[in-house]
Amino acid sequence: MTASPTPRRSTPAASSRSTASSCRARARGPCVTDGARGEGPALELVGLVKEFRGRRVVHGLSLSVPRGSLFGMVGPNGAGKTTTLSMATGLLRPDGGTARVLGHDVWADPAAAKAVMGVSPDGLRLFEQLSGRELLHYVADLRRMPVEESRPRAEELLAVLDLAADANTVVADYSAGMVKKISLAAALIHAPRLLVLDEPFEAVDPVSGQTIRTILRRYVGTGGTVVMSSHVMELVEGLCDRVAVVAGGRVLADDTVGALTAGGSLHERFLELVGASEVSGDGLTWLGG
Ligand SMILES: Nc1ncnc2c1ncn2[C@@H]1O[C@H](COP(=O)(O)OP(=O)(O)OP(=O)(O)O)[C@@H](O)[C@H]1O
Repeated sequence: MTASPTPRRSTPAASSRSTASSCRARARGPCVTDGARGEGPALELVGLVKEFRGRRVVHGLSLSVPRGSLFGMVGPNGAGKTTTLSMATGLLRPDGGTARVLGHDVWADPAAAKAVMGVSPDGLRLFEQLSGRELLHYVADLRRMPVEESRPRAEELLAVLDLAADANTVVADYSAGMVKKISLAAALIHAPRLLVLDEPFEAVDPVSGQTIRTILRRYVGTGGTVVMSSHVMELVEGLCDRVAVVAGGRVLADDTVGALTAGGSLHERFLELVGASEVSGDGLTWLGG
């Protein structure tokens, strides 16, 4: 989200100010503004299509993410997860279909949609000559958050995500896991109502991973919605309440974790749906066997 256009004054800033006192009164950590109110899904994708150089990689993909859910998206390499999440969050223009965030059309009304979501995309370059602390201040200023609100939130996020000691280090010198964490902090600082995270646990150490799980559960518990992609089936099974399996740019399954895994694990169900490829007995003999 760091590179997205500055939202209108009347959206994020106004909502931040109007809810500031209730946010301060709430438990430490990000507060979710107005998250539980309203009707309809938090994220609704209808018939999304994407082609790269004439090759279709997303084929009329539709998904509906209920408000207040922790929604996992899993799929093999090249399934179209990042492409779909990029179209869903205004980072990549679809060739067909629509994406709506809490009722706002992402492409027809991007400012309204972006005001209520936080995004940690995979591979998007951050402003890496800024320090971690400066990056959070910059993102908050872009969103026109009041300084007296954003600065303490930045410090709290840096502390909770174990980045305080590196707060003055430029992001270019961060490790891969630290980049993931500062990107998550930048997505959270304005207390969005929908969080879209592309592989948020990739390269993150186990202690920080546990912290992120706690943050996400608490965020959902206060009315927020999370959509996250991951390759770690055990993580998705333990953390998410709904999951979509995507392959070849299509949704193969979309259900509660309980219904999808009934009688087995998500790992097994995933292999059944996607089809496990095996190295035949004759393969790679040059590798020693
Ligand atoms: N900018 C691009 N130009 C051309 N092809 C692209 C581009 N971005 C993605 N693709 C192709 O689109 C398909 C879907 O890619 P995508 O990155 O969405 O998959 P993914 O499910 O996120 O994969 P992974 O799990 O490996 O991250 C792949 O075949 C990929 O090669």
